[in-house]
Amino acid sequence: MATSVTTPKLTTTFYKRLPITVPLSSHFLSLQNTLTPFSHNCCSLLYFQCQRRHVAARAKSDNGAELPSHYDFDLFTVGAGSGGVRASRFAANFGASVAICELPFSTISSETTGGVGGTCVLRGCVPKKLLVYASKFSHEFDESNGFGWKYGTEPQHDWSTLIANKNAELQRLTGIYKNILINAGITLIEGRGKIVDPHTVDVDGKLYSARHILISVGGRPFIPDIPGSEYAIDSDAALDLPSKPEKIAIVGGGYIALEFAGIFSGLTSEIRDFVAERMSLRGIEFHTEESPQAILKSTDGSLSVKTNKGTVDGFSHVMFATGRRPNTKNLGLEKVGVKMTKNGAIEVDEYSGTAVPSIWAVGDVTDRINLTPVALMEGGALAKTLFQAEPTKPDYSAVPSAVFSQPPIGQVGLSEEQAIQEYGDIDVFTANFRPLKATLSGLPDRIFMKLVLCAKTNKVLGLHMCGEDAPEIVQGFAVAVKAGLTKADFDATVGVHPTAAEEFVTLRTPTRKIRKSPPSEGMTGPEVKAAAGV
Ligand SMILES: Cc1cc2nc3c(=O)[nH]c(=O)nc-3n(C[C@H](O)[C@H](O)[C@H](O)COP(=O)(O)OP(=O)(O)OC[C@H]3O[C@@H](n4cnc5c(N)ncnc54)[C@H](O)[C@@H]3O)c2cc1C
Ligand SMILES: NC(=O)c1ccc[n+]([C@@H]2O[C@H](COP(=O)([O-])OP(=O)(O)OC[C@H]3O[C@@H](n4cnc5c(N)ncnc54)[C@H](O)[C@@H]3O)[C@@H](O)[C@H]2O)c1
Repeated sequence: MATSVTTPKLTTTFYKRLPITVPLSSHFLSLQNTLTPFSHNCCSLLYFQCQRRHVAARAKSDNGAELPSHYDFDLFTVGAGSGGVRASRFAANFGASVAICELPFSTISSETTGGVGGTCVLRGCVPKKLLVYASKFSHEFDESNGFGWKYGTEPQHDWSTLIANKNAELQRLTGIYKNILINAGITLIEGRGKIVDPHTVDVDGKLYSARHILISVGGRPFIPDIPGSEYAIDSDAALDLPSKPEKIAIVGGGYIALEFAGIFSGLTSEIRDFVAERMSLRGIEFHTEESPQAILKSTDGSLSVKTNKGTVDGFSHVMFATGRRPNTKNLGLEKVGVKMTKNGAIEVDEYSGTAVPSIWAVGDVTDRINLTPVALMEGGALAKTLFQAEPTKPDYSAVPSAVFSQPPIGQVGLSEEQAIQEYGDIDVFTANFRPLKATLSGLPDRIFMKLVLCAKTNKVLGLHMCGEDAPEIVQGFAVAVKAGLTKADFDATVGVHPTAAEEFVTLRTPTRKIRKSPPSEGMTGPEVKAAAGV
């Protein structure tokens, strides 16, 4: 059902931005300076735009009159998650007429359910972080004893209050997202979109034509097809369980497994993780190289997990966090010629263009970096490319990220291994310390930090942290890493005291120097050993 139908008129200012109509305007010249591949030659920009139809949605006749568009919309977006909403809103702001379709709301996603806001808002970042907040209290209660706090009774947690409050917040947020779209003059259509031809989308039997179509349908959790997989839950269900799991098996060792292990551990569920990699986090037992082969249900309703190493009994829940798959099934993409990877992700060029010139794709459905801020960047860049005559590539350098495990992990830039690969000679500074809070809490908490530098230029290539507040701290330092600052810039920065973050500007001695080139004269002892890879 359409909740708003508005087609904003394109303004004169908008037309002035088009290089095709005003190629030598000062605006165009300034644009040229920001476009890497086209910086020196406006002809290549024009050629590029003609090839990929990157020119804005409506054309202008030779005498300057607006030519009527024979499409219903300049842009039709399928999927109102992070990427789709951002691209649509920016496109509408640039003067395009935009429609967006989205499945009806549900906390659990399916072929027929979704909701405006998408995964991040309804089944990802936001509800996950709310549950992380809920679960962190148990550690904070433990910490508080050393600071003099005493509790008459053991604090109790009420799962149903948490889930009800979380769901009320999701309703509020999906409403806000709808309003954002409607207030931007975008036509919001509830239903499942399917591509009919390069310029037509079918939403539950009704056809809409558009000059450009954007596919931003995201992805859904993937549970391997093993016997008993119908007893397993995924992250959608784990965020909306009717009761707290007593004992939960978590399969996987990626973002979601680590975050949910922290959530359920903090909320005092018993956790058992089945994971391929070796790892250890506070209070959580991780088992290595154990991949479930079957899930069995006993007569008492409890679940057993059969692995390559034996069978573990007595679970109330088994959660799979084994990755996600793009939502490209039954979307009509193959029929119109959109190319896909064997994983089902849409193949796109650097401007998010698919193999079909009028069809574009952003976000998780393209399986580039599957994070909300990246989907937002891709959506914003596409809107500029299509409707502001400003071909814009998303920039994937120094994308920061965090795992909201407990303790959390944050990183930006290159890992040590990537830096060696790319730069050869690197210096690594580390700090591993007991935070001030732990001195009174008496808990065994630690903080670990790492800076990876290019040995030749002193530039900070990577910054990593595991410990309290790592995501907040890394977000701040990400600006410095993105800007290409050096260790000298870090050293010249005064710290904020007493904080953990100040360690990043007071690291004095390298922990190791890794050299691919022969060791230089003057290098001694451990440095030479590190340089030789000993
Ligand atoms: C548990 C979890 C936690 C996460 N935590 C974080 C985090 O902390 N930080 C972070 O950066 N990222 C996080 N992510 C990843 C983040 O949620 C995604 O990268 C982001 O939502 C991708 O946005 P998108 O627009 O590509 O897709 P989505 O947000 O998935 O939006 C796609 C939308 O398309 C709709 N749709 C699908 N098919 C159709 C159709 N045929 N017709 C109409 N509509 C359709 C869907 O219903 C959905 O609303 C998390 C993900 C999960 C699962
Ligand atoms: N904080 C964040 O930014 C955040 C949080 C959650 C999710 N995400 C995004 O969502 C994506 C999906 O998350 P995810 O954790 O599901 O995927 P993931 O790709 O991060 O991790 C999947 C894990 O499952 C393991 N695995 C796969 N098959 C297995 C099997 N049969 N048995 C045992 N282990 C198996 C893999 O080895 C891997 O450790 C992430 O890659 C990320 O892009 C981001």
